[in-house]
Amino acid sequence: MSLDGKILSFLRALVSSRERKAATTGIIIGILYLLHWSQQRTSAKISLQRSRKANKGSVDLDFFKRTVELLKIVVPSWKSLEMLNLVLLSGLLVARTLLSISISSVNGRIVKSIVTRDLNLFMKRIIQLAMFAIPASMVNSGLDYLSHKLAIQFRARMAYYFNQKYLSGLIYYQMSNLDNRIANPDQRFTQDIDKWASCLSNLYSNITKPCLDIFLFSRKLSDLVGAQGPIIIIGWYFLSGIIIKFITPPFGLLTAQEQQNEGLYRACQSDIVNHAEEIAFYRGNDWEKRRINGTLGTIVKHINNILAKRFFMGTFDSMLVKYGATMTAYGVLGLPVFGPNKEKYFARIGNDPSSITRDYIRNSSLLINLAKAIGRLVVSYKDLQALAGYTTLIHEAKVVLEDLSRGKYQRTMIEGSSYDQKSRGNFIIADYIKFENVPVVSPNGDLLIDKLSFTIKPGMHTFIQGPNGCGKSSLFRILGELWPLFAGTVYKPPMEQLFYIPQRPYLPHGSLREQIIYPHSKEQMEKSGISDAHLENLMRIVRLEDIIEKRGGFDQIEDWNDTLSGGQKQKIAMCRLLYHKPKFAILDECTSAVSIDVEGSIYQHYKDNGITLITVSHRESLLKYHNHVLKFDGEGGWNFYTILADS
Ligand SMILES: Nc1ncnc2c1ncn2[C@@H]1O[C@H](COP(=O)(O)OP(=O)(O)OP(=O)(O)O)[C@@H](O)[C@H]1O
Repeated sequence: MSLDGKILSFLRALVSSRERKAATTGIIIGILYLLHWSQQRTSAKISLQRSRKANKGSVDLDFFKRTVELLKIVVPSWKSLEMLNLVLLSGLLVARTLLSISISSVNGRIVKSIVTRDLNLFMKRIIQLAMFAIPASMVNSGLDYLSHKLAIQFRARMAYYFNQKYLSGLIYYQMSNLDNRIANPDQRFTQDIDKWASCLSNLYSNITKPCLDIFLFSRKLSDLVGAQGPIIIIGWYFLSGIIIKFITPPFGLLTAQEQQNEGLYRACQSDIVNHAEEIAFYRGNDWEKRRINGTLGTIVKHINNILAKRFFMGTFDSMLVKYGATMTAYGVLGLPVFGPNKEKYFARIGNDPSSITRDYIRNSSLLINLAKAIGRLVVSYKDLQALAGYTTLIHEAKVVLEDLSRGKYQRTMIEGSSYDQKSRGNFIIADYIKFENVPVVSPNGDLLIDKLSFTIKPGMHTFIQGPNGCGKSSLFRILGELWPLFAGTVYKPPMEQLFYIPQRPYLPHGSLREQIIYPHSKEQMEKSGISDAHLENLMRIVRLEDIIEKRGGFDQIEDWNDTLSGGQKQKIAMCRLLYHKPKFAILDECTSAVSIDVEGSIYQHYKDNGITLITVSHRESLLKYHNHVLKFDGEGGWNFYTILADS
């Protein structure tokens, strides 16, 4: 007995009696229930992990609303290039289906010419097939090209949109420092957008093409075998679709989780690159290994979990979509010969076996295409879930950016805090700095200093002292409008007259000149009449002129963070201050790595150039360059008083 025969007799045995039928049904229901249960267990675990984000990544009404919202960004108008490409893609999809129908007919005719042993006709049909093959190949290639082209266009539109929002005002700061909804914004704006764009453009072809194919192939097939042909095959897939929907695990959710795990793993790797020296001095490699292996372990565990689910799903997919559908398709192919209208059919073809063969080949070719189309549509549900996962991530980033641009942020506040994230204080532009009853409160509502009041007019060089963590830098975060002003009034000059130098200066990748003039461009520098000779002069003042020649001049591009010493980096930042020459300079422990004599001469130079200094330092040697002191006691108390300056 052949394998098919054995399978058939086994299946027959399964349903040969009432008891066996009941047992078989019970086993099937049991398997389905087990799968459904395992799916629910994972959903529960994940929703626990992603607290409060229960519906993340599911294909529901919210997903469609979010997609429409995001589509408006990537296809901004009917006249946009993206719309044109979508139309072109749709045109090619129609062309490809029509070509497939024609090729099916030619296939049938080729087989007929073989069965009738007609060489001339055979050659003619082969040439006919070649004529279709040329445009069909071009259309296939065109579809692939346009689908990738759309993906990059979507990605570019979305990335420009986010970059624009992220880098406007202080949103880039607030997103990581005030709001705690998104842990890795960098991943959202790079990898997640890229994946979302490819998913979206692929899905357009993966859904529209099968829909179109189903419509056109069904029409053609019902002309040839009667309406019941396409109805049977579509019915089979519809049933399979319902079963697959019932047992499919939440792949969207799992994808979103996978992306988050990947982000954490990448952050561990980049921490090692960025802080290699600090880690090396601490010999922190074992600690880093534990951390990095821990995150890698989470990724591996999660992917293994996904793979197991895919295995079960793959088995069901194959059973229903592949083998089950093949059996159903044979039933449809037998319809003309064994079906209710067989007499009519035989009368039409004149009982000619070669015509039966021709029709069989043509119909099976059409049916294979129809089955493939429906199969793709059913399977594309998984792609839809993946898209739902990315859509959730991108949409969440959009919502956070919009909230932040309206001054709203979400953060877990400390228990009992009387501050509710709303800024109620006022900023007033003046030519001096004045704090009037300003509370210094951290973004999570921790009150560091209650009602701070002082005035710094030009020439009032102020030295700020206090224990660690008392709120000295926080004061500047409020002055720089990075942190919310919960109450009181702050008078301050416009931002271009205030300049801040932190302990660890930021040195972007670029030329040596760019390190000094940051955030100005070379054009801005030249426009304000400043030359390289002037910059050289400034470098001389901070005693850093030797690196100009040693490093190959101002145009030399390097990763300055890696190649300069701690003190040299601080000197670059001090030189930057001299270039910008603001009215007020905030120097936050910015000379801790600079030798005392150089530090003193630079301070004197600043003062001689009319810059009012506001210094935070634990170095008493700097006190003599100031005439006022703002002292914090570390318990919320403060004192602002005058001292006698040396110069
Ligand atoms: N982004 C933030 N979110 C919440 N709390 C913060 C944030 N940044 C700082 N803090 C907290 O605010 C407090 C004051 O920090 P701040 O940086 O102002 O201290 P500081 O006085 O400058 O200390 P140091 O002398 O060590 O530099 C600290 O308890 C710190 O933990």
